[in-house]
Amino acid sequence: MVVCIHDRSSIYRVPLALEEQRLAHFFADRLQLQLPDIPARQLMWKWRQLADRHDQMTKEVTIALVGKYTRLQDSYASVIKALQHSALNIHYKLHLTVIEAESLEHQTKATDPVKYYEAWQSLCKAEGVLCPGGFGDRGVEGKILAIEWARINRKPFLGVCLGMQCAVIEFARNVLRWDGANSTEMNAECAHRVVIDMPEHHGGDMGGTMRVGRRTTIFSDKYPSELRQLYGDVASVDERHRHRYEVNPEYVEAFNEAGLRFVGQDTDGQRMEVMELADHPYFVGVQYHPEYLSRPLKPSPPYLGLLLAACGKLQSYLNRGCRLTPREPGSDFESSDEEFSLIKENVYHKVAEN
Ligand SMILES: NC(=O)CC[C@H](N)C(=O)O
Repeated sequence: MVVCIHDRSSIYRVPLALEEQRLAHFFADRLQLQLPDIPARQLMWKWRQLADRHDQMTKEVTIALVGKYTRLQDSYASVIKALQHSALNIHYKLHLTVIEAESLEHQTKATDPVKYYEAWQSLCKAEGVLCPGGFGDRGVEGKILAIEWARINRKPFLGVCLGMQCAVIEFARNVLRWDGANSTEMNAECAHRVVIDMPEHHGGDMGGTMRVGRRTTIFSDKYPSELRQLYGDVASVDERHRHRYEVNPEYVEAFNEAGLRFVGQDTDGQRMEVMELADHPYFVGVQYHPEYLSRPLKPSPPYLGLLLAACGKLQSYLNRGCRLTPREPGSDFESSDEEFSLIKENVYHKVAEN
């Protein structure tokens, strides 16, 4: 059998092209798979809608990704895909600006002012800011500056893993005025150890020093949470992890009282998994990596929240019980009613797959 796939308008057209050539049927026959419905018609229908939507997007939303492995864009492949899935589901084309965190730091102003001002200009132009995961101290101060800017200027922000840890450090230094607050990953001797090693980090000589894999986060009833609403107002979510450090539980109450609220914990209530800043359009940090479970038809809720907030649509989406607006004259979302329920159904409420 010869399968021909000519260039398509997007990658989302490839499964449709394969299906036109009945590839699934071919394999089902050859391998004698007793599959009842190939391919699942509902799924193909949803997929076609997605591909059509991709070709019809006219509006753009700009998100700044403030990272440190920016020369190797593949390092952030899953983060970028998760942003694209969310943008696609709300009918916006993603315009991604990748900013090298170190370029935002004060010393770059002296050594390479062009780079410094260009980086700041890119950040200021963005409608939302994403700080992804990472390891080691290079670029951390630049990330903290970007987060401070997003907090003060009320720009939607999502911090993932190290990104959340940096948001905690920023808040400790600039709001709580704890000079020298840091993570022990960056400075083990710092004055306020707001992010500390977890016991797993010292697992002996056998390796396996990270807390990894799918784990449950329980939402607390103590504070309202936009992220919880985005997940469908569930009591808990399962997401994947990959870290060695955690928010120091000793300081949690001080953060909560000052408005940086830890709204999700692990099953023992000890590890901080989700933080949200009260009185901000969207300022969310997650210790886990929600991008790993984002899918084109099931955008990850923390990413979807960032994109909706960046487009100024988050509040109306939440007020509608996590639905996009129905078609009305002047509506920003050009969707049919069928599509709204589809999007709602698709958004990841509770993770059902690995
Ligand atoms: N994946 C990450 O972002 C890890 C964050 C941090 N370096 C830690 O180990 O906890």
